[in-house]
Amino acid sequence: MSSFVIEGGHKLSGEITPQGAKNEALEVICAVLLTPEKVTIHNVPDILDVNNLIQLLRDMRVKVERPAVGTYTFQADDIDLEYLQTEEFLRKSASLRGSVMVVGPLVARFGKAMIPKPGGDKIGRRRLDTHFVGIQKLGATFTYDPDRRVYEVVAEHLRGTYMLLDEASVTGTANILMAAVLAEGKTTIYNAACEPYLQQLSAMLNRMGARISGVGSNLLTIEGVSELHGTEHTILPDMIEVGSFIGMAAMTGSDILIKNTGYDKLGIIPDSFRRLGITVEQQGDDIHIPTHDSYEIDTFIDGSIMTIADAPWPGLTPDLLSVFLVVATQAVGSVLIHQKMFESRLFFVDKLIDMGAQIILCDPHRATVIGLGNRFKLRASTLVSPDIRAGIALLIAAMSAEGTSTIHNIDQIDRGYQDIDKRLNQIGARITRL
Ligand SMILES: CC(=O)N[C@H]1[C@@H](OP(=O)(O)OP(=O)(O)OC[C@H]2O[C@@H](n3ccc(=O)[nH]c3=O)[C@H](O)[C@@H]2O)O[C@H](CO)[C@@H](O)[C@@H]1O
Ligand SMILES: C=C(OP(=O)(O)O)C(=O)O
Repeated sequence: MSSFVIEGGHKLSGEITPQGAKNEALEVICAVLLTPEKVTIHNVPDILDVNNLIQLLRDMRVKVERPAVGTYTFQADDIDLEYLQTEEFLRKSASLRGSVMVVGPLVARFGKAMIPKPGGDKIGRRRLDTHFVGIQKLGATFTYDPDRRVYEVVAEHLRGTYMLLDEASVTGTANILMAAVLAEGKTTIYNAACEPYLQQLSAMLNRMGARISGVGSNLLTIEGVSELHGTEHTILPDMIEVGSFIGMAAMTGSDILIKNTGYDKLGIIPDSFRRLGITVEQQGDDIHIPTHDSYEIDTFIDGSIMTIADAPWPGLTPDLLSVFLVVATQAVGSVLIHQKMFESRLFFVDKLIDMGAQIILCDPHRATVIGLGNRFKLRASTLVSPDIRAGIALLIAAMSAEGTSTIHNIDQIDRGYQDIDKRLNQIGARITRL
């Protein structure tokens, strides 16, 4: 298992460009299974989760080519459906969360799919009910094999219907949507997730010949079609990387320019950082973070303590709360970080407390951070990355700390951040990969 050794206290300067979005890549790559024609996808990030999904598709006999860096073509004209029955398929698809989204396309096009318990971060219960119920409503049946711990999904024929999702699940909406585009008749999905990556997936499916309306809202209407065609698609910049760079710049007192951020799709992320007192300057599609000698957390209008909480889009993404939390430790003032969606994502605060941060973990979902201002530097430490976003938060903490820190289990960071050590070293960080 690799590690990072980080010499803290170095300022960053210059320009950095975010990679293509991990979570969009996982959706749109699954969508290539919906057509026998060639689909070209640009701005594909070179990260562990995405590469594992592409390999899984290759193993299913999808023809995959990489004509240029970041560009892939996929052609699913000769899928090996027998492969889905193998232990290898089950093991590989269980290793990442995104692979669950092959189910909708496979069931829609071939009438069968398998679902092992999916991987992804161990950040609390991650149920799949929304996926199951939605795809069942379209006419599929699910049979559980307790020995292999896998669900077999079968559908002779999918039929459009109305459904009200029990929660606005991101991958659940993507999965149901990809099944509904080839179902007969009209499907209406209410309480659909509507974040930018789902908007991108819907736009791509519509270019392939699907008929989805209501894109960007929580009410999607899909008129089923009998086949889909090839297309070309470009993945958005990764908003979680953009947010991580904003926080990193503020906490290390650096002046950086984040290029091509997809600003219009960042929702309330920039304003949420502004609430921590960080100057976030929009320059066209770029974001400039000037040097901060200090930053002071705002209060609510009535003077009460600021809360940064996640919510389904257009609320604040839960994937950035670990970054907000770490950045608040060096702010002036206090903030309540409320992670509503996941119940095990805040435990990494123990490590920040060891580094000298003042944090009260109120319960698994809430932590109060008492910002000490940057006059009190965090101390270097030896850390283990528990999940992808705590991992980047710990990296930011180590970059701002006095002394040399080590972070173990950095596979958890590599899962979502492309060449993060090299890219940060180019703008002044001192990170060594062991
Ligand atoms: C591969 C991928 O795209 N992963 C993302 C996706 O995961 P994923 O699609 O697995 O997450 P879901 O949207 O299904 O739900 C995430 C968690 O939030 C809870 N929940 C969800 C909706 C809701 O209205 N109320 C609620 O409490 C769920 O019970 C679950 O515990 O979306 C999550 C939520 O943005 C992100 O953290 C993940 O990075
Ligand atoms: C939780 C995340 O990923 P996954 O859903 O793949 O575990 C994430 O991207 O923050």
